[in-house]
Amino acid sequence: MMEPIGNPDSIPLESLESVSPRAFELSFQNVSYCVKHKHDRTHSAILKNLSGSFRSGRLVGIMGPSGAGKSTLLNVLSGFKKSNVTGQLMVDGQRLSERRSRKIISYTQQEVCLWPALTVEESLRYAAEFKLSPTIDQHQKRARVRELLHVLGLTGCADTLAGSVSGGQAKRLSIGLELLSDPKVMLLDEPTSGLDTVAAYQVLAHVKQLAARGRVIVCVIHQPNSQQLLLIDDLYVLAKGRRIYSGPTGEMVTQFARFGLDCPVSHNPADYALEVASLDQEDDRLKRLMMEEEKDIFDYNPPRLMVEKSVDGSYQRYALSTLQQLRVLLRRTTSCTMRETYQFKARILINIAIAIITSVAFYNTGNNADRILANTAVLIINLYAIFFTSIVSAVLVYPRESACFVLESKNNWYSLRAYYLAKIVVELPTLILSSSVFFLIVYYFTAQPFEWLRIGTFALVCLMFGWISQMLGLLLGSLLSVQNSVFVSILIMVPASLFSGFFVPLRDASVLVRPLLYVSFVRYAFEGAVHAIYGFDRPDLDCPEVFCYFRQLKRFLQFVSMPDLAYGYDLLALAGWIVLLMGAVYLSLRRRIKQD
Ligand SMILES: Nc1ncnc2c1ncn2[C@@H]1O[C@H](COP(=O)(O)OP(=O)(O)OP(=O)(O)O)[C@@H](O)[C@H]1O
Repeated sequence: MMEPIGNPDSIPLESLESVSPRAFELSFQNVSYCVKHKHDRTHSAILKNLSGSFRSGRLVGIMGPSGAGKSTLLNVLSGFKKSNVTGQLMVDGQRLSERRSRKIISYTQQEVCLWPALTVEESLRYAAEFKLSPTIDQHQKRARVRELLHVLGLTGCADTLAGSVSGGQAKRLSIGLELLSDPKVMLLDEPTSGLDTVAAYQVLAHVKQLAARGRVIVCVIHQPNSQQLLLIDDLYVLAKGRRIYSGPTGEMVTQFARFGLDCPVSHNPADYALEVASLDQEDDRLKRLMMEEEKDIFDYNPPRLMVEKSVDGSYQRYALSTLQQLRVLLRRTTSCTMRETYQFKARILINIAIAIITSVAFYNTGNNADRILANTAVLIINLYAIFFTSIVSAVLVYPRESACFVLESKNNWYSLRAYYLAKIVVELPTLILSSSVFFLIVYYFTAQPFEWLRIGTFALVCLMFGWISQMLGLLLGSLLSVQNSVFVSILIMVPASLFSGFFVPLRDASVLVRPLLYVSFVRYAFEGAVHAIYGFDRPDLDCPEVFCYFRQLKRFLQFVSMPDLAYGYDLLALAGWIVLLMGAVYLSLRRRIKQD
């Protein structure tokens, strides 16, 4: 059941205010956006030469039938969509730079992106930490969070996990997260969807108050009822990517009537606007209406009211320094990891289960010269277990997490650098713990030599290999959907395993396969593991039979084409892969922030 929403009239808005009440105007001119269809290489125009201006202090509603281009327009104005976009975005007639537009414009998308392991209140608190100046003390930050909880009607579910709240509550929470930073321009994509009419009215009323205090607030709104419509100062109506009305709400019906589109007295003007926007594009009245709107667009001359600086004030993008961002990110990620223990526990349990099965199958093979090939298989199984548990947990979780990161980063919560550092710091202990559990069990029960040098060198190879797998998982998770990442990880691992040097040793490899062996990170990990166990002048193995060819380990190392002194090179190659993949993850996240 929807809980009662706080009365916006009673909200002490002053404390949420910091913007200058000086008026400004956000305008856009000749904005077009087209998409390229990959299958037939044709283009479709989604937004067609749109212009308009939104004044501070007014609540603007963007309306239009489904598919008219409302969300696309917000994506373009927010800078979330950049490619194939033409046109200009201006504040007070001055072009906005990308950096400045990010600073002053916040965008709340239709899909909410929340951290499911944090409670509603914690989500707002972390947002306050990221977005409010560090000079504001904790007491004030908490007071703001409480105000917002009240404003958005979330007090009753303040302690509920964000992953468990209703759709409407999640929507309100995501608006609250952006409201905290007090942006000068707020673009809200369907802020009332998922709310009942009373709650929708109250949210709009609140948003209107925020606008009245000197902001531009633009909401995509589907079908406002007549009461909600009274709250909207200006309407911008779209039909198939073209503007059919832009101006005060109260004048829309008169404008339509001038073109023979008379709104019946009993009709809600918003419903009628949708009817008009849904008319056949060949309808003569609609054509004339559009021509009239577009005539205005071409005559449009943005007024030069004030310089841009009066709106922007400061160009600092983030409220916190990188170090401060890192600290908050670490706290948040640690809280989430400690609560979302299912994935971690599953990873540890799977490692233990595979370790026990492997130990039973290869019990005591470690010092037996007759079973040296079986023992070598233990080493490769060890690597596969680390690979699959690391990569699968990354690809399952990361697409969702990276989507939240992209949204928060685009809305200036923190920098990629801080996020990336925090991610690495948090991932490492998980990796060390889960990999160690596996290799210690297997190492002990398969009777590998109990020498610190060998344990250390073997552990180092396992960890470096685990880190490569983890980075590969993050890379796939940041580029692809969960489904595709799983398929692609299998596609990578099968050939990488084939060319590990175990199934096809270097000496038997054909000219075609040889280059693959040189680049396969599995081969370097396998080779490093073999050296850790059998290298470093290990004495001869036990031989339970009359004769064991591989009793002398030099013979075995020659047989598997592994020169004795190669451990250092193996580490170097693994380190190279780590650097490469870490760079690739960083670039892929950067690309995602920059792309649409
Ligand atoms: N990347 C894209 N590739 C192909 N078509 C696209 C792309 N982005 C948007 N479109 C198309 O552009 C049109 C406008 O989409 P948009 O999401 O802006 O509509 P909308 O008015 O917000 O609709 P709704 O109210 O249903 O959310 C739709 O027909 C959509 O299919």
